[in-house]
This record gives sequence, C-alpha cells and structure tokens, in this order.
Amino acid sequence: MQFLDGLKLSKEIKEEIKQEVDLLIEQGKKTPHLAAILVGQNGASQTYVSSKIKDCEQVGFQSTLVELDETISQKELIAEIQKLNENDEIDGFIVQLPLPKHIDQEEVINAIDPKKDVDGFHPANFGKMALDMEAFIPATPFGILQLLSRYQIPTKGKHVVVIGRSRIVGKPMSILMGRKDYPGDCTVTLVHSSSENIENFTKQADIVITALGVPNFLKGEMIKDEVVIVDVGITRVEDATATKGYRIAGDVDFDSVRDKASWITPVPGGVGPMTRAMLLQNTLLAYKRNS
Ligand SMILES: Nc1nc(=O)c2c([nH]1)NC[C@@H]1CN(c3ccc(C(=O)N[C@@H](CCC(=O)O)C(=O)O)cc3)C=[N+]21
Repeated sequence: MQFLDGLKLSKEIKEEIKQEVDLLIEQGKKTPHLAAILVGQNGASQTYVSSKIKDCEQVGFQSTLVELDETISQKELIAEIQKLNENDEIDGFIVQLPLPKHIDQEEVINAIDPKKDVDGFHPANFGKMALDMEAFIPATPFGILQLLSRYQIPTKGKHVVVIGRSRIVGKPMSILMGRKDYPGDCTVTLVHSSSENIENFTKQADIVITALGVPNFLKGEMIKDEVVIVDVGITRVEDATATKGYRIAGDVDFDSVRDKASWITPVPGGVGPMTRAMLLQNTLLAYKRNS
C-alpha cells in the first residue's frame, strides 16, 4: 500500500503558484486577491478560514477576511456579497459553509458572481462543469483529480464508486469521473444514504471515493484487492491525548484496508491540504481571467 500524499503535493502546487506570483511582483503587477466571508464563530469554520488566509500569505496573494455576526440577516449578508462582487480589487471570494440556520444557503450562493466563485458552488459553474465547459471546479474534487493525475493512477474504463452525494464533493465528483478525459473516463456508481447493500458496489470498485463523514465506515471486507481509496472524510473526534483535544478521522477504517488497498489518501494529509491548494489555484485562474 502506498500513500497519495496530499500534503507533499499541495506544497509543490503552492510553490508553483508562488513562483507565478513572484513573476507578477517583478513585473510590478497587482497580485491575486482572495476574500472570505465568515458568518459566526463556529470552531471548525474559523480554523479552516484562517488556514486559507495563511495559505494566501504563503504564496503572496492578498487576502481579506470579512467576519460577520451570526445574527446577520439574509438581506445584509447578500449586500455584503454584492459589495465583493462589485469590488474590482477582489479576484475571487468564498462564503464559508455551513451558514447559520436562518440563512438560505441556496440564495446566498446564487448571489455570488460566477466569475468570482472560486469555490465553484454557483449553479452556473456547476452546470458548465457538468457540460465540460470552462468553469471553476470545486476545490475538493479538483484536488482529488490532481492527486490521481500526479500519481498517474489509471482511471480509463475503471469502476469508481463515489459514496455520498453532497453538492460540494459527491455529486461533482461523480460527474467529473465520468467525463471523457483523464483523470476520468470511468464507469461511475454513486451510492448515498438511501442506497441498499452499499458493499455490493464497493466490492466491485477499482476506485472508492468516500465523502460521508462517518469515521471507520469503509472496512476491509467491503473492498477488493488493489483498490485505490480516496478518503474525503474529516470528522473531528474527541481525543484527550491530542494537543487540541480532538483528532481528524477519515471515513476509512485504515487498519482493515491497509493490506488490500494499492493506494490510499491519508487523513490528515490527503484530500484536505489539496482542497486548500486548489482554492489558491482557482483564485489565480480568476485573476488571470479578469485581467
Ligand atoms: N465555502 C466553503 N468552501 C470550502 O472549501 C469549505 C467550506 N466552505 N466549509 C468547510 C469545508 C471543509 N474544508 C476543508 C478544507 C481543508 C481541510 C484541511 O486542510 N484538513 C487537514 C486537517 C486540518 C485540521 O487539522 O483541522 C487535513 O485533512 O490534513 C479540511 C477541510 C473546506 N470547506
């Protein structure tokens, strides 16, 4: 079994981006500028957003964090989004999810200018992606494609089973893996919370992409030998021995799959860091398209 090392690959990608930014600076040009809207102070969201801001600093991007009170109204939040849409200094921005319960997430995403939607969450970007048109691909699926291609994992004609149908990971991933392209050109099965006998499908999979958020869900007896496993799960599990009081658990029961899998993404250090690197990549893309 070998690791698809997302931490290492994300560092390489960040280094490539930094070199492009250094060139822009040499030429006296503005550098890409990412903004993030954070509503409320949910612990995990806070950490993720600050790491995205830190990433920007590392590669030489400008960044702006818009922190809003969790009692903000729908209307006020949309007004904040419109400000960023109209701000020529901002190349791309994200609205960190999840949002407070009183906010209509769909309406918020719809308010984002698709040209600045570096998360690739807007229906216009989703539709273009599904039709093989130029679009922003959501950072996590984009990162998984990068992992598969940089490690030269064969995908053509392979059977991929995607577990989970979220708009951010499962749904786009199932579409991308079915495209007539590399990585992709797969036979795709999408299983989800209503699927019966999931193991009947995973047992036939050459590639399993699990985005469920249930620690230890995927076990050795559910997969065949030589399978490639992409673990998108990032559940925080209480752990008194860990410095932060919690550790990050994937969807895969690592000990039971390790002797069967050919390749696996570790958690942490797999898909997570790649997501962050691809957000930077999308921001650079937005900058280039707008300038
Ligand atoms: N508008 C929006 N865009 C997002 O892209 C978005 C979001 N909302 N809401 C939350 C999820 C989650 N997400 C992660 C990104 C990186 C790691 C990551 O770097 N994980 C590290 C561990 C980090 C840790 O220690 O907590 C790893 O897996 O190695 C995790 C999760 C982006 N999301």
